[in-house]
Amino acid sequence: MATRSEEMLHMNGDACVKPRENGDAVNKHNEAAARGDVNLPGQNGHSELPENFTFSSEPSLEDIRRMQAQFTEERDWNQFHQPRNLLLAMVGEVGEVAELFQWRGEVAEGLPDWTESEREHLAQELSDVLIYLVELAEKCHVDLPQAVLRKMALNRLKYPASKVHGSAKKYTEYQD
Ligand SMILES: Nc1ccn([C@H]2C[C@H](O)[C@@H](COP(=O)(O)OP(=O)(O)OP(=O)(O)O)O2)c(=O)n1
Repeated sequence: MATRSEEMLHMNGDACVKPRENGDAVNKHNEAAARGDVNLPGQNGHSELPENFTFSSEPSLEDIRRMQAQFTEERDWNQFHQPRNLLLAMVGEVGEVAELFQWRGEVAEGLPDWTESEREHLAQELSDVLIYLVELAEKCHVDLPQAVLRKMALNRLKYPASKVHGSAKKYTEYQD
């Protein structure tokens, strides 16, 4: 049985070429989702209380890498997507995320005071950052999921819970 991300990976350009099963329903859903007419379960986490929030398990970072590689290839955009350009594009998108938060003061977890349209805008800008980050890592031959595991192990060594519990100090500020 095809997983959701496998179905997404069968999307070619702007239309789903051949969903593996339940074709009409999947096609209708894809078309409605593209128009923004459907509210996907758990979209933007709004249907969940903040303390219950989790991500969907798919797509994986490798799924995202493959989808973006296909998107870029279909448009002959690899000629523009060198590491430096991808970095600048990613930083630009980070700026767009920052713009959504600027002048609002502190914002509570789950963004309870934001409208649905503001949440969707944030979801889109965060996705732009992730898409460029994944492609930047690909073009630099960094295996991002494995690199994250290594970095988190290092973080645990640098910041032992027993030592830093409840403190936000940088590791260089500790004496021993
Ligand atoms: N040369 C490009 C242009 C776009 N994209 C993809 C990756 C991003 O997910 C998204 C970025 O598109 P835009 O540059 O149009 O930026 P926004 O979607 O943020 O639009 P806007 O700047 O109007 O908010 O499209 C890409 O891969 N390569």
